[in-house]
Amino acid sequence: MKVVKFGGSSVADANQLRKVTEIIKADPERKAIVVSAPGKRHSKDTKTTDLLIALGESVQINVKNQVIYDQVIERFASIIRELELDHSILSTIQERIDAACALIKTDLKRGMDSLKSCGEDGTALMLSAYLNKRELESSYVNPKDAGIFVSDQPGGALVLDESFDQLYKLREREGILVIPGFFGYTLEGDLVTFSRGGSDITGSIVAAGMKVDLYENFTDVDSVYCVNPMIVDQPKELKTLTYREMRELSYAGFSVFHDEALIPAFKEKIPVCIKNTNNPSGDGTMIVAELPEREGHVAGIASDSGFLNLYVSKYLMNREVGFGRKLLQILEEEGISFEHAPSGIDDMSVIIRDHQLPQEKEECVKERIMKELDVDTISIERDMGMIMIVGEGMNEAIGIAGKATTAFRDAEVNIDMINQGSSEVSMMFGIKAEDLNRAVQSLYRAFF
Ligand SMILES: Nc1ncnc2c1ncn2[C@@H]1O[C@H](COP(=O)(O)OP(=O)(O)O)[C@@H](O)[C@H]1O
Ligand SMILES: N[C@@H](CC(=O)OP(=O)(O)O)C(=O)O
Repeated sequence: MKVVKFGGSSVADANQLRKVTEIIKADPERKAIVVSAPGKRHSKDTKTTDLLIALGESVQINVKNQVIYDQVIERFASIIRELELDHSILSTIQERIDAACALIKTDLKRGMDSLKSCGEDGTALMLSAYLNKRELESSYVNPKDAGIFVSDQPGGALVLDESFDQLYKLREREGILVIPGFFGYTLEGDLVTFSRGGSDITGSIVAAGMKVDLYENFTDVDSVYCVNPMIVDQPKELKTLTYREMRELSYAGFSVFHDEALIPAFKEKIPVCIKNTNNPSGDGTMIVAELPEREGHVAGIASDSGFLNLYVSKYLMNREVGFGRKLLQILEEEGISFEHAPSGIDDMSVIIRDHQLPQEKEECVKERIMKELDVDTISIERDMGMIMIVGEGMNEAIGIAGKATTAFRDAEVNIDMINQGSSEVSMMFGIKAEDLNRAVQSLYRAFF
């Protein structure tokens, strides 16, 4: 038995949904289908989820944007028209969108999450209807009915353990089950979404709960590549990766699979296969528990921008018990989460995602650190990028750091910070965001 997730690009229009149907038809083991909201049809297009968010933001300030509203409705209407589905599906989708817009006025967070969920919900309604039309017995299964229970963290829900036993029962249901991705319900019955890209998480939760043999994740690339294909042209394909490697790479910038989606599948040891909806006969990439035989020690190189470095120095910091804790506690009290915190004898850096510490909060945080920790210097450097070199085999390999620093030198990129992950599965480099692509290209040449 398999759980299959189709991403936004795979359900972007009627033609893509036809391909999805052929893929489902080709393998009777494909029992539960998790779908995203219609994604980009071409590079300049806008994802339905982004349209819904923009619509919600306009409702918030009491000027509902009719143009965006019409665009959202037309995304669904065009698919319904082309697939010759019953018009009542469009009415259902529209009613849900209207109800979510109304909820925004009384409860902003719940309303926004409800509105965001309309994209995946609409796709699931349309796909299950189309499968039935093509004589593949199927039903739409709402996440509440499936048993996807989550924490009450709007826009960032986490799955609750209660879900898994419920989900196991889905095995007994007749026909193909079409489940909208990206959201679940609190135990009190409120709809809450996962973080962006969260349909991958739904797929993994359903796969773990149903204890299936394989979780297939269909997207728009033939495989996971060792670097982002937008940065290096036709990079090397990865046939196999471990859960740990994929989690590190996803976290550090491989947007092809959500980093939180690895955990449920990993706990149940369910292999994940990333495949291409536009080329379903390709092998794709397998994500498994055991380290595969591979040439070289590095599996992949991920990169991401949007970081800042909060740097503090204080003479004899090494003698001051609790300095690090106090610094991180100030950040905690200000609601700021951090990514890494490398330290030296008399100084410490805290790497933070830009949006966690907006400009307007900067002075207040600096002042607190100055006053409460009596530091000698404090500075915040924005526009930083991070590069993560990942590979399970790296812990026993000699010379990886040397090879990497040579690649940075060859690209004439200055390294601001180096951090060898404690797991020894990864090595991280902090550089200026503007140098990211040049550095990744040079590292690719050095390692692959
Ligand atoms: N290392 C990588 N390997 C493959 N794709 C990657 C990688 N890094 C980033 N990507 C990007 O991820 C995209 C697929 O993810 P996403 O857009 O979320 O797909 P979906 O619409 O299926 O959810 C690819 O088109 C590719 O540009
Ligand atoms: N539609 C949601 C969830 C998702 O997983 O989408 P996609 O499969 O297109 O990455 C988003 O855009 O965040």
